[in-house]
Amino acid sequence: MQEAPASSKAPKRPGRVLLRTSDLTKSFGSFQVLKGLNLSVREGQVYGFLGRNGAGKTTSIQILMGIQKADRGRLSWFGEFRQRPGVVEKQQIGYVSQEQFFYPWMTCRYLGRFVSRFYPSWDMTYYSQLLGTFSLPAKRKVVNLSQGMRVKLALALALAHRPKILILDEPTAGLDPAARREFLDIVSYQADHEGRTTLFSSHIVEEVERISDRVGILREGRLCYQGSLTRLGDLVRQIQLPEPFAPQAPNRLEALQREARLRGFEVLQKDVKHGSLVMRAEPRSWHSWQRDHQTVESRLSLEDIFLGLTVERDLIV
Ligand SMILES: Nc1ncnc2c1ncn2[C@@H]1O[C@H](COP(=O)(O)OP(=O)(O)OP(=O)(O)O)[C@@H](O)[C@H]1O
Repeated sequence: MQEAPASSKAPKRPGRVLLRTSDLTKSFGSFQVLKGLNLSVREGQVYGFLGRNGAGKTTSIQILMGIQKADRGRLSWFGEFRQRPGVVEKQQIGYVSQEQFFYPWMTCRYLGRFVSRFYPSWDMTYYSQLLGTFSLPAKRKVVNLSQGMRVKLALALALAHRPKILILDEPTAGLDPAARREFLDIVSYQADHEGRTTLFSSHIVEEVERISDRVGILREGRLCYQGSLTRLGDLVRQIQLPEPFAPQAPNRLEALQREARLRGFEVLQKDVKHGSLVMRAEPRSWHSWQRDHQTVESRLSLEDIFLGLTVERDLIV
């Protein structure tokens, strides 16, 4: 196992809440995707919205953007409760969807002029600068751009009106590792140097770890964790029976699992072969556990924590 996932980012002072959802629910037919989503993003934060494929990230973001309607629940943008963001709110949001639909015959520069009509705060000089920074040829037509260039173009279009918040829906899907890294560096630069609040969704743990201050992990229609990466590393740990395993090790593991549950630990994974349990509890519960047991305890990588938190619950007996 890799060492603990301390975020590489220095902690920031939290600002006011720009975006909040309360108990959002959404079903498609009999399938309930969101079962009470409570999410909050504060000014200046880079919020990584993590979930496995099909967890409901795009559905959530589309509700935030007013593209889909929630069945129940409340949504607040910039401190005001709304059913969906209105024109004024949308003018303060930069949104990059999972797929980009641009008029293929427009050049990058022309597209900027076209989109500028929707945003009173559009800054054409800044847009031209962004095209330069992202190495996008202003005179090239969209049809002749690579996938990576299109995503960067979408980001330039989302940034040129200097939005209060950027919403990115799996923006790096379909990018190669170099393009992905370049894109994340741009988002990170925007956050650090322009104070740009950002919510971005992903199922790639490594990229969330790279740039986020705060994460929300979506499981079974709800956030099973929301907070800093450092705190997450404190909550979820692995315990291991001391080696060599005695023949009664499986029984001992069973007993530990039962006791952990009684003490309020959430058992996330059990590995009988290696004599280990992955569990979640508050730090004070971990302290008392350490006091009372001889088990070897280790921190996990964010990827292992993510897998532990999002695994199907009924796989653990
Ligand atoms: N319009 C729709 N009609 C029916 N089911 C839908 C619709 N949109 C989404 N779903 C279902 O809702 C679930 C969540 O989809 P969503 O696209 O929000 O997940 P996601 O977390 O963004 O997934 P991915 O990481 O694969 O993009 C999926 O099971 C999907 O099939």
